[in-house]
Amino acid sequence: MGPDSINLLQTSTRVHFSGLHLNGLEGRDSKIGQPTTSTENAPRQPFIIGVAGGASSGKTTVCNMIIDQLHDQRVALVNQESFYYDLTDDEMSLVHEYNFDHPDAFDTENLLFCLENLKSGKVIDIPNYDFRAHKSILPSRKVNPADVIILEGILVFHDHRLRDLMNMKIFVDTDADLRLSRRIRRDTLEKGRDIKAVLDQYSKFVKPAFDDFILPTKKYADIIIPRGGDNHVAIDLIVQHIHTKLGQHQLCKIYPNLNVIHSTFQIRGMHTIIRDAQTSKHDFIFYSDRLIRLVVEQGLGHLPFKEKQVVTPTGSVYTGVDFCKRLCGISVIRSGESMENALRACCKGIKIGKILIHREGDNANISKLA
Ligand SMILES: Nc1ncnc2c1ncn2[C@@H]1O[C@H](COP(=O)(O)OP(=O)(O)O)[C@@H](O)[C@H]1O
Ligand SMILES: Nc1ccn([C@@H]2O[C@H](COP(=O)(O)O)[C@@H](O)[C@H]2O)c(=O)n1
Repeated sequence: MGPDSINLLQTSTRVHFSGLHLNGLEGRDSKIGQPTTSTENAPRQPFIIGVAGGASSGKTTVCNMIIDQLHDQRVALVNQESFYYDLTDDEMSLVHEYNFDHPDAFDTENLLFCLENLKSGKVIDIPNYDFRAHKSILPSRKVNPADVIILEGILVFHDHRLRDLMNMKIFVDTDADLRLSRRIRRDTLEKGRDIKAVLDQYSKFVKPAFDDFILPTKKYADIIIPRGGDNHVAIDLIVQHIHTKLGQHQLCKIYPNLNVIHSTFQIRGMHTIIRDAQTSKHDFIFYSDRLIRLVVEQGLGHLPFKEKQVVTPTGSVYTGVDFCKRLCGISVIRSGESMENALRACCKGIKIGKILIHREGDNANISKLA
């Protein structure tokens, strides 16, 4: 762990305070929200999160909790286990001798190829790995580009090329006895394996590989989560951090006084409708008006106000604010006057002036007529 770590958790082996470490994260995700050429149409770089940890440490559980809390973001989950090499017939006949916990068991080149494509906004096909057959089966899984990509697996920090793609690295740190008991339960109940085979595999391959390959990658983590999915504080903080990074809109980097309205499913839904070539004129106007109303409400929220006390019907004093007086709106003629209705609806009795901006002749002189 670097000297610039922010320690927020307590475990037995390190000096932490409450549940997670942020290892110099702040300055590193510079790829996110960075202006490229310009603005709206420039594809936003996805925020890539790596989640590593021992088998059955709770990686998938943590990922699902993060995804649940990132409800208004597009998230793609990629499992390293989808990239296991298929076993040959010879390997299949000696499956109990096969080390599924060694870095060479994974097709890392294909994983890198897929991740890079996903990062650059392409739809990818991910193999569909069958743990019973020990090979991929058809059909493969299509994964669409997303704002957040989560790569989860026991050895996702092993290859530096994968690590270099990640904006945030999380290590799920769960006691070995808990990992083993969960594994026994999962492999016997869900994968139909017998307990002796599970224990043999554990002592022969799983435990040594954890010590030799997985645990040594813990040092690359920005965040170490003890107790996995039970650690709600850590997950809340991670989600907050991702929201902050994603909220840094491209345009805000260029215009620091620009306020971008926080996106919700409602807002994205309305944008989808007004962008759809099939949308009727009536619906276009209806949903544009709703969006404009949000912009007007948001804009009004930035106007000055002063404190005001009122007496409520029950006789108590409520300290609130008074909207600023003497507001007027200026409507730019020929822009469709599209914001006038929303402004009138939000500000009772507001006076609205008109301004016409027009060009005289070909010499591009602009006159304003009010
Ligand atoms: N905090 C938890 N409490 C109880 N069971 C859990 C917890 N986290 C995970 N599990 C269970 O342990 C097993 C392995 O968890 P999972 O999240 O799939 O781990 P991994 O992805 O690291 O293998 C699953 O059956 C899961 O339901
Ligand atoms: N055919 C296979 C492939 C992998 N394993 C085991 O899965 C573990 C990794 O998956 P997690 O979801 O637990 O991270 C790993 O320990 C492999 O031993 C397997 O048993 N069979």
